[in-house]
Amino acid sequence: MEIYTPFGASWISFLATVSFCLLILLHAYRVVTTKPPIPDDVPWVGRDPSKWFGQARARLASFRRMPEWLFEGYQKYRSKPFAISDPSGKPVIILPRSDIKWLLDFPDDIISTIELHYEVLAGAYAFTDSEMVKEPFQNHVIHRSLSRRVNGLTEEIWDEITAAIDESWGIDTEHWKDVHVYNTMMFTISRVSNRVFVGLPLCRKEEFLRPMRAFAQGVMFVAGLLHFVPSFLKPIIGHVLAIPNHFFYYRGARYTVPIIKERLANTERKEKDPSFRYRAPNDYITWHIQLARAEGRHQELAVDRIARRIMPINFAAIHTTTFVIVNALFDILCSPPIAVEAMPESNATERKEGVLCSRSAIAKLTFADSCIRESMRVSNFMTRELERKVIKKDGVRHPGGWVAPYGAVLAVDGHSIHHDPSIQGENAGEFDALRFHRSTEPIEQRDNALDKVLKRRQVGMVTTSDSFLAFGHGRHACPGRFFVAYELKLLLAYIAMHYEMEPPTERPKNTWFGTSVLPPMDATIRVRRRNDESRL
Ligand code: HEM
Repeated sequence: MEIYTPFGASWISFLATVSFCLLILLHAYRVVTTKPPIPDDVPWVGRDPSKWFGQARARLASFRRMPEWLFEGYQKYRSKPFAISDPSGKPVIILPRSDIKWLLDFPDDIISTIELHYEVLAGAYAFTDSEMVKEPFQNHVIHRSLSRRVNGLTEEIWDEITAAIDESWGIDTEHWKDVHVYNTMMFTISRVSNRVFVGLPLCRKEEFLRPMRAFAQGVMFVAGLLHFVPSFLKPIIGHVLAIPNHFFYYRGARYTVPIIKERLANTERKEKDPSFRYRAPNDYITWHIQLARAEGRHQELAVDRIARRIMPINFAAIHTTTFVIVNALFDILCSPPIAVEAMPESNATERKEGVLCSRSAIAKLTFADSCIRESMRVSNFMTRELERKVIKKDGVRHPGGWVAPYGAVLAVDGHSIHHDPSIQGENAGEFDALRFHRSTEPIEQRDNALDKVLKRRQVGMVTTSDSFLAFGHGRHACPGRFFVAYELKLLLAYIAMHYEMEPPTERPKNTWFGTSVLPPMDATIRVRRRNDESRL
């Protein structure tokens, strides 16, 4: 007998559809009724608990109202924590600057960055292998090796900048050319980063770089969409959404796997036969192999494992650095001429020292250092910093007496701290290219070399503090920043030495999107290669 169902299909599909609808309803009910992990003593900004569906409404509003909420919370609560809704659906407790030490003093098994990344970046799916985020050996390699090895890499960095900028901005000294700043910087940064991760010639191969860039976007796509998927569907939808990321990995692995195999074989042969003439290149692959061997982490020596680890490193490096240099270029070019004049300081250094890639020559790029740090302060693309998740089962007690429960997300409002005149000084909301450089001046007049070095270090681009949080702060502060400092200072120097630039009439606007502030992605500038006579 034919049984009628509303869908004209069998009982099985009817039951499956009804169960699915019930699960969705159950999920919606849980979303509306579950109490967020925010203690009652912590006040909310941007959420009216008296309204129906207050949490869901605040979540939606958080896409566009984040800047005003951060401003309101910072003004109103200054030295007290407050809670704020988030586009991800998980509210965040924003701690005041005075709580930074308290937050950073907790060990990782009580308040964790890894667990936070695992949740926020959909670590179970987006990176193709959950181990990439759960057990981030690649971060350990970068922490241990990059800052120590970067000095030996300056010539490579300079060489790659030269090749990438000459190719993307051109070498025509006659005609002006419109260049797309975001695209050409993305091109340059992905090449320079991969010069340090995988070396030549792979770092110049677009067929390899394209999947590296696409993977980073893919991670953000999967993580962003999964925030809107009910938990019971995540294991299915998460894996489906991550399919392109697997594809990007395999596209990249076609090139990295043979290099890794050869590197492993040579390393082994050298160990067995010291007379074998082999010097491993100075890049991420070598550092990874050496550290895994030194620490007896045999599973990290699997070829596939090493190839996979190169993906999250690219994720951490490419877009972040591109955003920073795009902002820095527009901030410099669209501010009073002093900023632009500051850039060619590199010429004097270069003339004196021949090439600009010694450690001492880079240390002299103090104007460039100040310009980039100032741009990272005022135009930072991240608004929340030091995001951590409470993973102690019974939570952590705040000095204010309340308890942040298991699962609560804690963070600091870096945006407001970076724009606060009582912390940053006059015109805190404006780009002042030499703000940090000037702050070393009184000591320079006294001409005490040691004081000068110490003072410069305090305001140097890689120095984090509770008032400069663009690279985070504490033991999880970005370990890539030492490389970034070399890379971006040399890039600015190269551009200033070799190109005339016509600034846009006004600074193209950055765009708030949820908790991020994106740099201008469509803006162009006009450039012309200097001929030798016109070089400053
Ligand atoms: C201008 C570019 C960059 C910016 C603004 C930036 C910013 C950050 C920030 C804010 C954090 C979190 C710090 C914290 O929670 O306290 C971080 C972590 C990290 N960054 Fe960067 N980053 C940049 C470039 C890089 C590069 C080039 C690399 C690799 C070569 C890198 C590797 C990492 C790693 C491995 C971590 C995790 C550290 C840990 O959890 O211990 N970053 N970065």
